[in-house]
Amino acid sequence: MLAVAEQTTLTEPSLTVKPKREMISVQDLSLVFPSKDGDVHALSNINLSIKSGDFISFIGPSGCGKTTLLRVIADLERPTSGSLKVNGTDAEDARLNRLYGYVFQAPALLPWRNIKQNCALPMEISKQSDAHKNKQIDKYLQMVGLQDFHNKFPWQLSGGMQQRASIARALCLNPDLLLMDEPFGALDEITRDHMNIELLRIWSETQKTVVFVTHSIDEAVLLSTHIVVMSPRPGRILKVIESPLPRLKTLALRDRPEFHALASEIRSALAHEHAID
Ligand SMILES: Nc1ncnc2c1ncn2[C@@H]1O[C@H](COP(=O)(O)OP(=O)(O)OP(=O)(O)O)[C@@H](O)[C@H]1O
Repeated sequence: MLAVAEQTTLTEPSLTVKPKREMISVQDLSLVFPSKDGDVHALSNINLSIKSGDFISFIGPSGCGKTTLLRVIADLERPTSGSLKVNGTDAEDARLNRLYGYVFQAPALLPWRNIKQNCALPMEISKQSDAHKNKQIDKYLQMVGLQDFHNKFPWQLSGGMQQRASIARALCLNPDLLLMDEPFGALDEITRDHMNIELLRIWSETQKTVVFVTHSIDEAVLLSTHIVVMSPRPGRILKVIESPLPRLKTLALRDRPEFHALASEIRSALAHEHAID
């Protein structure tokens, strides 16, 4: 019986995955922040290709440029040199066309708006009809399991529920791309486990592309199809590891040797860099 249970954990469920296209293409990209103490080389010679439908994690020590790279993709920072395409257009067009949703480390919900009104905000800015707004909010609050909390205010919800609301808000414009900057970093371990599984479910239901920043090797292994290992001084990509694990994973997978082997590969890539630092 055990063998069967183990086998099901590692067998890919019958998902219909859309044909892939290049969602993000980064070429020879560098970013230098000028500062009074000297230039900060936040990103150096980054080359990266992310395909649609993939789940990519950026992992690396503090200061290696994970957030900066995510912000460059979102057109919240401009590179000093190099090029970047998001869904075939430049990052500014992608931002103006609301191609992505951005989830911050803190939920960043407006305290004077209830959950439904918070989710409505991006659609109000893009002047969508009330009927469309209501449809989207109902759909995505249901998806994140907050349908019964739409009239609550952020302070009436737990940290995990607030973060789920911020994910629903990001999904409401139905972007092809979800950019997530350590969204579960502030949550306790049990809530984080739950949120990881919920995110995998939402990702597989919506077939969006997710780019996810994390400090946690286990979180990167549990979620990702590809793990981008980064190093600081200057921030660069050390290795891109394609996960051999199934796309839809379970928490039980963390006890499997395949999970440990992948975690160990990431750890070695990070440790190798420190050894030569
Ligand atoms: N606006 C800015 N001005 C100057 N330096 C900056 C700015 N933003 C980031 N940096 C610097 O760029 C480098 C990369 O920062 P970044 O926040 O991208 O790293 P990170 O890997 O996301 O770190 P953490 O894991 O701690 O969040 C750091 O040395 C940081 O101090």
